[in-house]
Amino acid sequence: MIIPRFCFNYLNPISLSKIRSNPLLFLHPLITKPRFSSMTSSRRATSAPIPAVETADRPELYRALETSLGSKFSSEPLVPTPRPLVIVISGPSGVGKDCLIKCLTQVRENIHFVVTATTRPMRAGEVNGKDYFFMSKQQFLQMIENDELLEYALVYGDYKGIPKQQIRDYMAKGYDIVLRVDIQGAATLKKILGDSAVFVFLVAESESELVMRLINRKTESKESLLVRVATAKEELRQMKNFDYVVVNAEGKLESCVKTVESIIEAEKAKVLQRKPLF
Ligand SMILES: Nc1ncnc2c1ncn2[C@@H]1O[C@H](COP(=O)(O)OP(=O)(O)OP(=O)(O)O)[C@@H](O)[C@H]1O
Repeated sequence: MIIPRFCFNYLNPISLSKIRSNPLLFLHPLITKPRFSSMTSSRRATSAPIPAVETADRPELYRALETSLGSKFSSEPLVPTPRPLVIVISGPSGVGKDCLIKCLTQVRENIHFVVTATTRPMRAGEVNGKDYFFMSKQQFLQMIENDELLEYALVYGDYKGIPKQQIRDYMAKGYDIVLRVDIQGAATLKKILGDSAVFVFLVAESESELVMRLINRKTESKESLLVRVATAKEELRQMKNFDYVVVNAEGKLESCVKTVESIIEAEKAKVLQRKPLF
């Protein structure tokens, strides 16, 4: 039997060996009583009687408990507000990163998708400043020069980069931050952000489903399709460097969004929170 350390002072006159052979002796008043009377002397303000639980009204019982313990019960939150999170969403081209983030920002409050700066041409239906900041190569190079980008890369012939200021501004307001990057970008961000961010790898349920998604999107030339599909095969090997992997199965975007939301909730419930870099 393991005997709590705090009880050792009160074991006389019943010896430790006797308790070991008969654990019920642990309940003996000579052991338990001094323990509680010691607590009484240091903490109790008065020895006010606690009314019977069955008959007392709740406020009366509450106050009696406070009086007995000699202090008021605090209404302060027991857990501080969780820190804003940085969530990095990555995965092969065409897996559904944009769709996931769009839904996530619709269903969650206080979450900001950092709009990436890019030199690629705008696709049909895209909105400047919402989907991306579309800009010329010259403008982009100026941002690099001014050290305004957290990370940038040349992707399929076009520049893409993450503006730092947006992250600072929204984190200061208490918003969680979502970053969307390709696999190479995620590797770079891992080096910069380390464990301060949560890295989520998005996959389709199969390689063939991923290819079909890209074909159906009808945004790529046959050359671009070939490059993206070939790259995706390589990229899947990088999954091991991420914190979480989430499957975005055909027609199941909603469930994929829920999984990412659960990840966010779990991260916020961690006893040891990630230390923000910003
Ligand atoms: N769960 C899903 N089921 C079926 N189709 C989907 C699903 N999720 C996304 N899609 C479709 O797959 C295509 C690719 O999605 P999306 O553009 O979001 O991918 P992406 O990962 O952001 O691609 P890229 O990296 O090339 O920008 C889109 O046509 C989208 O409508």
